Amino acid sequence: MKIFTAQQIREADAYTIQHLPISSLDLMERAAGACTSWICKYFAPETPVYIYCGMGNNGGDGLAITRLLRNRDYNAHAFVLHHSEKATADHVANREALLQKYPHALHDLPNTTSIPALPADVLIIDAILGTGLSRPVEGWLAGIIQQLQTLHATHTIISIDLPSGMQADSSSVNTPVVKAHHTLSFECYKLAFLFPENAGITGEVHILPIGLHPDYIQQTPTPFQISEESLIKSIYKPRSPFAHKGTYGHALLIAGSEGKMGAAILSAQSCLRAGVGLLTCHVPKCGYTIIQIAVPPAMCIVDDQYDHSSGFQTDVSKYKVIGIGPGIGTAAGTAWAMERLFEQYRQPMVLDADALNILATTPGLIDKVPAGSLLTPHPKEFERLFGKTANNREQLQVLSHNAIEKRLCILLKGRYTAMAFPDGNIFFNTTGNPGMATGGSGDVLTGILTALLAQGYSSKDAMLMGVYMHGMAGDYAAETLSQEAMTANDIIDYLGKSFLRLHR
Ligand SMILES: NC(=O)C1=CN([C@@H]2O[C@H](COP(=O)(O)OP(=O)(O)OC[C@H]3O[C@@H](n4cnc5c(N)ncnc54)[C@H](O)[C@@H]3O)[C@@H](O)[C@H]2O)[C@@H](O)CC1
Ligand SMILES: [K+]
Repeated sequence: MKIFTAQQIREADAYTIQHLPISSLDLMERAAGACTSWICKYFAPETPVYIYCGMGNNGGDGLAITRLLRNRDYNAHAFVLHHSEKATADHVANREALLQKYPHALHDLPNTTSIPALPADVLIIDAILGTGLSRPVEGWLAGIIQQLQTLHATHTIISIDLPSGMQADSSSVNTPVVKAHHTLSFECYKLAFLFPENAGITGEVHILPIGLHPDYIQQTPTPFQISEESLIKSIYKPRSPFAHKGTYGHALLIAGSEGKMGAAILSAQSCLRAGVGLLTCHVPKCGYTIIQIAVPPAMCIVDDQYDHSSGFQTDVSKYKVIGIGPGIGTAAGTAWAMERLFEQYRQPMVLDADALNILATTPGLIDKVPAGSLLTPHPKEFERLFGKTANNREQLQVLSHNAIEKRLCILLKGRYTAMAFPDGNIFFNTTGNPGMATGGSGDVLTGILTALLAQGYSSKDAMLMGVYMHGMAGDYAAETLSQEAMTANDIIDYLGKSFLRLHR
């Protein structure tokens, strides 16, 4: 699913109006109808509904929703906030339609500094500002938004299209934005919904289709996309009946150190579960027996130190892919060994955890990472690698810039893990849940990505598919065991069920 900017959404509306064709008023009626149906599904007609409307088309939606709710016998009231001199044509048309049918449902709040006190059981609908926001909200309207923020604690708030005051494509940090429990957004995700800094602002996001013209959606390029199951199914390659273990690649996993052999085990087990043909683990000598017992299908070679500081003494050229990082530590010798590794091995590899920390602290080392490699930092590792950023929009720019410039596939872990590619595209993953915020979860991802590269998936496809499958396995684990009780081992256990889903 593509993510469009506010400007592109306006173009999509205009294209739909011209080519469907449909009048803009009818398109607004559709949008309001979709919101009304959603509200009626979850709230009983006895619920008093107060709808705060702005002067633009977002307010127009609010006025139309008021009328449509009244048609269904809801006790709905529209309160119009006069923040602009002039209302849009569709706002005016919906105002007149409401006045004509339900004159007592319309209330004007001109130049108000606060909204009147509300009964306790009121459902609040925020239809003040949508994609037409052109600057941060100030003055008395900012005061109203702050008042609505306070009401979040006592009342359910639903924002129409996006929480009022939120910029659709850029950061809204330190600006007044309504805090919603639900956001009913038209047709597609807005980029800002995917920023971690907005997590507490949108509440649950529900995308309501309003029939924007498919030609515009198909033809219009955008770097931002949501990675969906249909995309992953198109990437997935079923196994050939003539396959043998050599078909699916021999991977080398460089992982573990004294006290951190669990990371190596988790990566190795997930690599095997994700379909690698053959797996060799390179571990320090203290880990030899541990790996041989815990992961019988894997072969094992050892470093004669307790970390990896004597180097990776093996002919690395024979491996289809190398995954490096989980639990390796950051000893100076390990950094030295990594540098030698990049000289000897020029195929895409997977770098995670301590491998990323070594990249962050060794000047120039990141420029030696083979093109097409997969880097999987969490926000702290990302900051160590690429520096602090002022907000999530800037962070996304830094992410994409580095992916393009260094020809790497770099992700940034989060609720919607962002994945940036050398071609300039950025995808957001939607699978996964907070139960995956548990030790070892990242090691499991490293194993999956390594396995997918070994099987011949391109770097981009391996990242899209691996992150999606990792999240899906986590979702299955949480469904059965709860987010609290699930562990990284459970993510591995549910990989099988996740692959079966791709077969359908
Ligand atoms: N045909 C369409 O274009 C459709 C539009 N829809 C709705 O229309 C919305 C976009 O409508 P508009 O483009 O009219 O924009 P908005 O309704 O979001 O806001 C525009 C109004 O707000 C004012 N404004 C902007 N920034 C402000 C600020 N910081 N402080 C105070 N006032 C400010 C503008 O001067 C203008 O009066 C969407 O979010 C969606 O809700 C839907 O009805 C679907 C169809
Ligand atoms: K809104």
